[in-house]
Amino acid sequence: MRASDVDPFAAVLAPPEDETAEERQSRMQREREAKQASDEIDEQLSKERQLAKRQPKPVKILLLGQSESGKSTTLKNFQLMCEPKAFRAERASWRAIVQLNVIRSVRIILDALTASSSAPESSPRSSSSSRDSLRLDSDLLALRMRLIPLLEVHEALARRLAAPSDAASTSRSAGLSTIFRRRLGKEITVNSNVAWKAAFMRDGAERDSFATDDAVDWDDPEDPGVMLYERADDLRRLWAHPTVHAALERQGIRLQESGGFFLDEIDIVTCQKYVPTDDHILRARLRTLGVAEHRMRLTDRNGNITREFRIFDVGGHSSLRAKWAPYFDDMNCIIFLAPISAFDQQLEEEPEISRLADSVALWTSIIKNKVLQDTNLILFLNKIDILQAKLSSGIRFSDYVTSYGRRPNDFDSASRYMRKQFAAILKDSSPVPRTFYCHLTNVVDMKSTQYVLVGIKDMLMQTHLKQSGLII
Ligand SMILES: Nc1nc2c(ncn2[C@@H]2O[C@H](COP(=O)(O)OP(=O)(O)OP(=O)(O)O)[C@@H](O)[C@H]2O)c(=O)[nH]1
Ligand SMILES: [Mg+2]
Repeated sequence: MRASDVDPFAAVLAPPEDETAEERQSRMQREREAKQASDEIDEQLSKERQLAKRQPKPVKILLLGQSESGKSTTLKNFQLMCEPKAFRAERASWRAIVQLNVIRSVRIILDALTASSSAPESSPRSSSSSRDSLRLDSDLLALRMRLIPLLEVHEALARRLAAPSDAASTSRSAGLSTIFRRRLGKEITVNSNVAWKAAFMRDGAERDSFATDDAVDWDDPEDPGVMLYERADDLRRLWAHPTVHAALERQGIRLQESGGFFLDEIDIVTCQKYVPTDDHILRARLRTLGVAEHRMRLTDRNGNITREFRIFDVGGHSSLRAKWAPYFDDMNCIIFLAPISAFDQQLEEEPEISRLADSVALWTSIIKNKVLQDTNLILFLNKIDILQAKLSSGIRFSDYVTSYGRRPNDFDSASRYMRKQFAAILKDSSPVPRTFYCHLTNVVDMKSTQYVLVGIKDMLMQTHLKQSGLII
């Protein structure tokens, strides 16, 4: 029995039995050429592998902190700093989020009106004169009727966020993870920062186009811009109505301090050809689900050395924190955000826990974590603008932080106190001695934030170069 009779490949691949000398020569030539091409590919791959090994490792930054602490906003500042053109090309998508934010504020107001007009006040902090149900005058009732359809638009926009058209998602974001929409505390959430953006960009629009008008599909029948434009006057009147403010106060809602508040700029955000400014994009609120990795190239102060930076933005909601730990390995730096203006608030997801206490507990657990002991830790005591406004409005810090005692109820004193407390925790709880890097920040203020981020970038590049042995 011949070998080719039992080997199925040999039978197929064997040269024909009646092959002439000429045919044999030509076949062997083809085989030599094919082998040479294959060897060249192998060599190229090997060279690329060697090169990748010699490339400096990327600098990795992890953004941590509770929900609404400002992590995604800090990431937006990084993007503005190093890829402003690409950032601005996404304005069309952020326009949709601002619109969602406006409608969300309307929903909160309508809910507060309903609650206050039907049920007696239950908040212990309300004044006794406001215990009766609020009476909604005919003007307010009419406004409510006219604004209710906006809530349906909210649902439509949310659906679109959840499932961008197949065409958009395949052409612009192939390979990206699926989007999820979850209602965490009634907020719209996505877990990918690119696929949802594609859902609001006009088909065929250049992603790196600077002209935002190009990217917005002004003829889109589902665009809520027309409805918002037509109801601009109603929105203005709603926000100016004293009963609305009374209702919000009764419910303990300070809308102006929450993320995505645009009612003070209703004329701008409802204008016919509205596109958000950088400032509006920074203030737009979209809750993060899961962990998103963003890559960018940053150059040192002298413009000589460029490094790849990878920034990881996580969701801060309590139910999402279990997803953080796998990212702790091999991180160069953690920027921890503590929103210090939240001293008088409770966690939305766990109303019995104070937001400040939660930030302190999180900070302590990050410091104690041995896996992170060699990671640079940078603390942002964030939302100082809101802290300042709160203290000036008479809200007493010592009512919520009793250890503050009789110190003055002003911004300098309260922020200094918190800085000292966070520093003391680092000193007491860190497994190894560490430097305390801390900034008082307002990350919706682009200018001051860029200043802080440039300092962090330079520091990380220096440390990175030292670790790579490139400088002494
Ligand atoms: N006024 C003011 N608003 C801020 C500041 N930092 C963040 N915000 C706003 O607060 C809201 C929440 O900020 P995000 O950056 O989305 O918070 P996050 O930490 O990413 O929240 P999650 O994604 O839920 O974990 C956004 O609307 C921001 O624009 C600040 O320093 N001052
Ligand atoms: Mg976020």
